[in-house]
Amino acid sequence: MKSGAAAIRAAIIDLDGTMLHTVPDFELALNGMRAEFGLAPITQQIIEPMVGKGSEKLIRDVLARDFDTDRIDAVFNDAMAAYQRHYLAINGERATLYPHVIEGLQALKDLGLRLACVTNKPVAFTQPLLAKKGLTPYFELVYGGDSFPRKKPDPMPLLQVCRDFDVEPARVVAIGDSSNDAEAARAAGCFVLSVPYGYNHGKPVQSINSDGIVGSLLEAAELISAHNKANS
Ligand SMILES: O=C(O)COP(=O)(O)O
Ligand SMILES: [Mg+2]
Repeated sequence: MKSGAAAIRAAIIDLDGTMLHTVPDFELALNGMRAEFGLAPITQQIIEPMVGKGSEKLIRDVLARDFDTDRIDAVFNDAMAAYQRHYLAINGERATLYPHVIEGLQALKDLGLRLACVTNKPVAFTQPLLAKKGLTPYFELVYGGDSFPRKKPDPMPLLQVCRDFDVEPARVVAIGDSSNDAEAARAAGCFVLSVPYGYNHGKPVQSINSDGIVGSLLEAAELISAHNKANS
């Protein structure tokens, strides 16, 4: 991150691919939905690059493997309802925390940062999942893909967090696994750090327009601490 810039006061943290490896949950829910339409199961490998752009795009992409656009339009509402039913039934059962997530969140809090979780996951999936994984107490704010009219890569949810926290975007860092998070952060005027272990739509993490790649949220906290010392 640049020196000569403002100290960081808040962090906006992504969920899928950043804090939790959720593809195993997506596998159960999506294949539950597919079975209702007589479609064969698809693998985690196929699903992984599809995650991160919200439920509507995910359902369309998953159905597009077998159906043309007209058929997708015709079944979309039923498919979405089936997917939501399956997802809520298994939410968090197979998802796992990535290494050093809890330690990283604690370290960010210990630096005095305010924390928000901004995900493209529907908020009705997000709240119980954060609770089940012990993440709820770390976040003052949680916004999902359906919290606002526009989701990441639009800056709208990030700008709302800045307003809620009354912190300038230049003093906020977004931490995520994908170009989606980085584009939203750039458009909002926030810093952006990227983790390399998540789901960047099948592209290498190095292709993300980021201020730095960090191996974990704990490493992100160490980098932010150094940045704040250099810019205090
Ligand atoms: O698209 C989703 O469902 C979630 O994606 P995100 O948590 O990486 O924003
Ligand atoms: Mg993500």
